[in-house]
Amino acid sequence: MSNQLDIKLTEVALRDGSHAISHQYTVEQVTNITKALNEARVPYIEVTHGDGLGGSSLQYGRSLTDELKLIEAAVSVADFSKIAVLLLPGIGTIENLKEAANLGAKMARVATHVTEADVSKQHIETAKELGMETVGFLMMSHMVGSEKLVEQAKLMESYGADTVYMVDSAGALLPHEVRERTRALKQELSCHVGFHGHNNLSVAMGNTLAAIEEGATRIDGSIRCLGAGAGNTQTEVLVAVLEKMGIETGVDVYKIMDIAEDIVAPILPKPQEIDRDSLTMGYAGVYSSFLLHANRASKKFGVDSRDILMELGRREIVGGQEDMIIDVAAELAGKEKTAT
Ligand SMILES: CC[C@H](O)CC(=O)C(=O)O
Ligand SMILES: [Mn+2]
Repeated sequence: MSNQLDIKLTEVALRDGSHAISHQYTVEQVTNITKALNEARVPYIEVTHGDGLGGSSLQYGRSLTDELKLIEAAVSVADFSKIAVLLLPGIGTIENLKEAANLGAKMARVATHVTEADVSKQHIETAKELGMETVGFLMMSHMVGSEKLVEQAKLMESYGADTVYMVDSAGALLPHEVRERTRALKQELSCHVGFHGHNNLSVAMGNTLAAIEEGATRIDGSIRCLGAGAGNTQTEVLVAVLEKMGIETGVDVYKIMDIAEDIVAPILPKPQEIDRDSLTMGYAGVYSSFLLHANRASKKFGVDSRDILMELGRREIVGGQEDMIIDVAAELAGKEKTAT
């Protein structure tokens, strides 16, 4: 494969990883990690509450630190890397987006459920007007086939998105499915195609390589797998693998390994691994960010978290319906009580 692929990586640990640490990032952590990623020449670093701008709430989990302070801190130490923010219309507002742009965020990633791209129009258009690079982020992409995915991606492209991502939020896609969907997106879109994976079924790396082989050039990773569920495609591993394949990312391999080992690993509450709950998420097709919510509900109601996750998957519960996790756990607990 040619090394002239123009692959650009986005590091998402300071946003997607926020789910894994219950949104407890401090200014010091964000400053240290961003500074180091900037030195390693990572092109984009996403910094926001796990559920995007405005996500700090009872429903999604309160941030320890105001995300605007985290964005400001990241911008202040990044003279190479561009700071990206995530926005889910309905959670974050146009006002939130303007605040982030004023602080120096250069990329807006507008995320919708895979069948609801139409709600991203106003936000993508505003981000363009603010002079930001724009990404349309189609979450839970495993829930539709290529045809629907292409239809929704085209909408985002028509609103002005510079890139449209296939987002495997549940880590449920398999390499042949990623390959087929990416091929369809590349055939039908003129903008860049991106891929964001989760490692719940241990295939995030395989999925990412399949996407790249089919022409995806905007790729997400989380350093030390610091992302929701079992984490994302592991950034430092991806950089090394791509270098072995002769594909340039511009990221310094030794530096990114050192950040993972010396700066990120020490802040993890526990090592990121595929345990039975994250595996169940990939197996059942459940949003990775539901992991800690489901763990808490399992403890509170005394129900196996796998039963909760399997039921959420059966009901096709999507982002924004976090309250259903409690509902389902309470219902299952009630059934168990009746049965005994
Ligand atoms: C809740 C937003 C979500 O974490 C975005 C994302 O990274 C995904 O869907 O994988
Ligand atoms: Mn994610």
